[in-house]
Amino acid sequence: MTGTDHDLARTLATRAGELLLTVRSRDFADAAARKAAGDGESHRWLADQLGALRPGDAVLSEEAADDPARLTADRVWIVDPLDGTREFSELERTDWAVHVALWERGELAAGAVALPAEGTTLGTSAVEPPPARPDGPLRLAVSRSRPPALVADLVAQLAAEPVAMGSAGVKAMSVVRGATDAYVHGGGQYEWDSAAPVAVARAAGLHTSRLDGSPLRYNRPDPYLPDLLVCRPEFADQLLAALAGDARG
Ligand SMILES: Nc1ncnc2c1ncn2[C@@H]1O[C@H](COP(=O)(O)O)[C@@H](OP(=O)(O)O)[C@H]1O
Ligand SMILES: [Mg+2]
Repeated sequence: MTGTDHDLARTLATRAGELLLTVRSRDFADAAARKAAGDGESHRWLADQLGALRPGDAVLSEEAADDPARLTADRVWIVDPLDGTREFSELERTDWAVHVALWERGELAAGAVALPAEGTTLGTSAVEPPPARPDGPLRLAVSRSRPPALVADLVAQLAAEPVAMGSAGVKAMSVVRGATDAYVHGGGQYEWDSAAPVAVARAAGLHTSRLDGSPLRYNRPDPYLPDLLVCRPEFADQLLAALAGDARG
């Protein structure tokens, strides 16, 4: 596995996703055991691959202790080995993902989001802007298990349509693929939940920011990154204005 960082992100996310499909099909005592196996086995495979293929780079993963070496590294892979862990454990669901991103000297440089249950990976190596949207209300991708109150306010304010689904990567990719117009999240998240989705969304020409419009920053000492907006660029001003009104109210 050689090639560009874009290619590597895509290949690693895709192959970790294939591994997760085999893990998921095994018998487990309960959902918690299936989730733990998915998180752990995908993480170990990704960490081994990155260690072998990019030995000089640091790694920030949801499933490993934070290594402070990343704070002085030029290149850091930010990975969520299994995003949408809850949905992974519900065997009929397809809304879970693998996130692999590369941060390089201050910015996201490459990324890929695998959607293994759909057999698809979207990556910065080749991603199209979303197709033309149909007429109708603004469609907002929102967490199915932890919908933030601010999204309910936005739905009321903008007469928008909430579309519930699991996984930050799946929600961001729904905007990239044109199934929704925006992904709005608040109330808690970490860098690995959004790094790869944001890299891919940017490559597709979408708006990405914090809910107050400020830039999303990665490889910070504290990886807590609690909110984000990913949307079609033509809706960014309207959504940010509505969100600012919501914060005042
Ligand atoms: N309030 C919160 N605090 C911390 N993490 C959150 C969160 N809301 C969502 N997340 C994380 O964001 C990802 C997508 O969540 P959701 O499907 O609810 O939108 C999940 O990642 P994991 O599945 O990797 O744990 C979840 O843990
Ligand atoms: Mg996650």
